[in-house]
Amino acid sequence: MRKIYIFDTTLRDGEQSPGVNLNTREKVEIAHQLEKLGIDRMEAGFPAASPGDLAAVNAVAKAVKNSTVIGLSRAREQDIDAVREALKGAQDPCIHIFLATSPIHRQHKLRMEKAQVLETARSAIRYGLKYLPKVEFSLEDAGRTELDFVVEMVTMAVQEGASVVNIPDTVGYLTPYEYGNIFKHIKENVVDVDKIQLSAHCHNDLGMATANTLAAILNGADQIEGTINGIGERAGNTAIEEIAMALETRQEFFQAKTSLQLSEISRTSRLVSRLTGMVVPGNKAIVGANAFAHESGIHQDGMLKEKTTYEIMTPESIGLKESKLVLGKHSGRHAFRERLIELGYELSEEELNRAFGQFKDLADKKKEVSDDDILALLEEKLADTPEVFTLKTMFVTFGNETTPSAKVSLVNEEGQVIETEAEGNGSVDAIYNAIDEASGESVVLSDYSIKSVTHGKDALGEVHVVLTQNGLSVQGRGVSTDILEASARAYVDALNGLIDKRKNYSNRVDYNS
Ligand SMILES: CC(=O)SCCNC(=O)CCNC(=O)[C@H](O)C(C)(C)COP(=O)(O)OP(=O)(O)OC[C@H]1O[C@@H](n2cnc3c(N)ncnc32)[C@H](O)[C@@H]1OP(=O)(O)O
Ligand SMILES: CC(C)C(=O)C(=O)O
Repeated sequence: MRKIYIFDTTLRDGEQSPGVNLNTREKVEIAHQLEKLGIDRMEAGFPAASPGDLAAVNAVAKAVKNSTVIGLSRAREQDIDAVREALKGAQDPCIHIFLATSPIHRQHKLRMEKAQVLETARSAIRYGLKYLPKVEFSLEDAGRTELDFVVEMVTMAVQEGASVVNIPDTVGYLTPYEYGNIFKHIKENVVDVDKIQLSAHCHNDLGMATANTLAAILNGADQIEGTINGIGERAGNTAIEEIAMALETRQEFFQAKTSLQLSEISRTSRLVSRLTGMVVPGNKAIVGANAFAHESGIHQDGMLKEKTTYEIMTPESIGLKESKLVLGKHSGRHAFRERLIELGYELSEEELNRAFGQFKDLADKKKEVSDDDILALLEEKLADTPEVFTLKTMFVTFGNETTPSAKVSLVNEEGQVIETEAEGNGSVDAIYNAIDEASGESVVLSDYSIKSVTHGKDALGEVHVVLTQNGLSVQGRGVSTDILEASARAYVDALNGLIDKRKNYSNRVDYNS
C-alpha cells in the first residue's frame, strides 16, 4: 500500500495561531512527542523570524533523532543562512523555501512579474542546495495560481533538484474537487514529476482542510502537511490526526497509509493543547472530549449491544482507554441500568422505573449526571427531608487582593441561631467553611455545578452539590438570583439530607435486597 509521508508544522504554522508562543523547552518537548507519534518530517520554526526562534529550531534539530527537521525560509539568502545556522547538528536537515505564485500575491505583496518570481525561486533553491542536502519548495497561494504557471514553477523546482514540491491552499479557498485537480494536472503535465514528492498543505478557512488534503492524496500527493489538533494561522491547518484516522479507517477506499503510531494521537493532542493553551473543542473529530462519548438512549443502547453500531473506530486505537456513555437527559433505561450495575446495584423493574424517573428529573436540571449523583439518588429517602438547619442570613466579603470571608447564620431545629465566620480560597469556599462550623458537620464536597435556569441579567442560578461523609452521598439543590446564596442553599439542603440519611441509614430503601 502507498505510504503517505507526514510533515508536521505544529511548531511553525501551528505556532502562528494568534496568542501561541512556544519557548525552546516547550518546542523540544513537543518535538519528542512528535517523534514518538512517528512523524516523518517536522518543521520546527522560521529561524529568520527571531534569534529565539533560531535557537529553538537548533535545539529541536539537535534533540530529534528519527525525523527530518525542517526550517522555513523566504526566498532570500539571509533567511536561508538563518536556516543553515539553525539546522547545525540535525541528523536529517531540510530547508523549506517558499515564494508566493498567485496573481494577487505577485501584484500586491511581492510586486513581481511571473518571470521574477520564477527566477527568485530558482536562485533560492540553488543557494539552499549549496548548503543543505534537501530543499522543499512551496508555491505559496498555489490554490489561486494559474494552472499553467503552477506547472512552470513545479517544472523549474524539479529541474533545480528540490526533493519535495508543496502546493499550498494558503487561504483555504478551494473545494476538494478543485484542489485534487491541481495535483492531477501537475502529474499529467510536469516532465520528470516522479523525481520529486508532491505535498499538500491546506488551511481550514472554509472548513475543508481535511477534505482537500484527502482529495490531494487521491490525486497523487505523496506527503501531507498539517498540525496536531489542526491549530495554525487563522482557522488553522489540516489536523494530522484526522488524516491519519481517515486513512486508517477507510483504508479500502484510499489505498494509502501513514507510518504513524496511532495510539500516540491522544497523548500528542493533549500535550499540544496544554503547551499552546489552545483548548480542543469537545466536538473536535478524533481528539475532542466527545469524540467517543455517547449521550442519547438509542445510541447508548446500540453501543451496549454492539459498539460498531455507533463507533467507526475505537478509542483504544488513538490511545484512549474506552468510550464514554454520558448519562444526561437524553439517556435511556438500558444505559442507566448498565451504569447501576457498574456501581454495584441490581434493581428490580419497579425499582429501576422509580430510580429512572428521579434520574430524568435530575437530568433535566443538570447537564451531566455523575456517578455521585446516581449514588445520591439511589440512597435518597423517599420522604421529604426534614430541615435540621435553615439558612437565615449570609454576608460575604470579596476583594481581589484580600482573602474572601463569609458570615453565616443558621437556625437549628430548636430555633437557635448559630452565627459563624470563616475564610476560604474563594467566596463559595468561605461560605461552605462557615456553614461547616455552624453545623458542626465534616463533609467532602464531591461535586459542585451551577447553571442558569432562566435568561437575562436577573436569571435564576441553580447550584447542585453532592456531599459525601463516611460512604454516604447526598445531593442538594439551591436556587436564587444570587449564585452565592444559591450555593449556600444547596449546601444546607444537602447537609439536611445527610443528617437525615445518617439517622435513617439502617432503614433506608435497599435496592439490592
Ligand atoms: C503562508 C505563511 O504562513 S508564510 C510564513 C509566515 N510566517 C511569518 O511571517 C512569521 C515570521 N515572520 C517574521 O518574523 C517577519 O515577517 C520577517 C522577519 C520574516 C520579516 O520581517 P520584515 O523584514 O520586517 O518584513 P515584513 O514581514 O514586514 O514584510 C515581509 C517582506 O518579505 C517579502 N516576502 C514575503 N514573502 C517572501 C518570500 N517568500 N520570499 C521573499 N520575500 C518575501 C514581502 O514582500 C516583504 O518585502 P518588502 O519589505 O520588500 O515589502
Ligand atoms: C509556507 C507555506 C507552506 C504556508 O504556510 C502556506 O502557504 O500556508
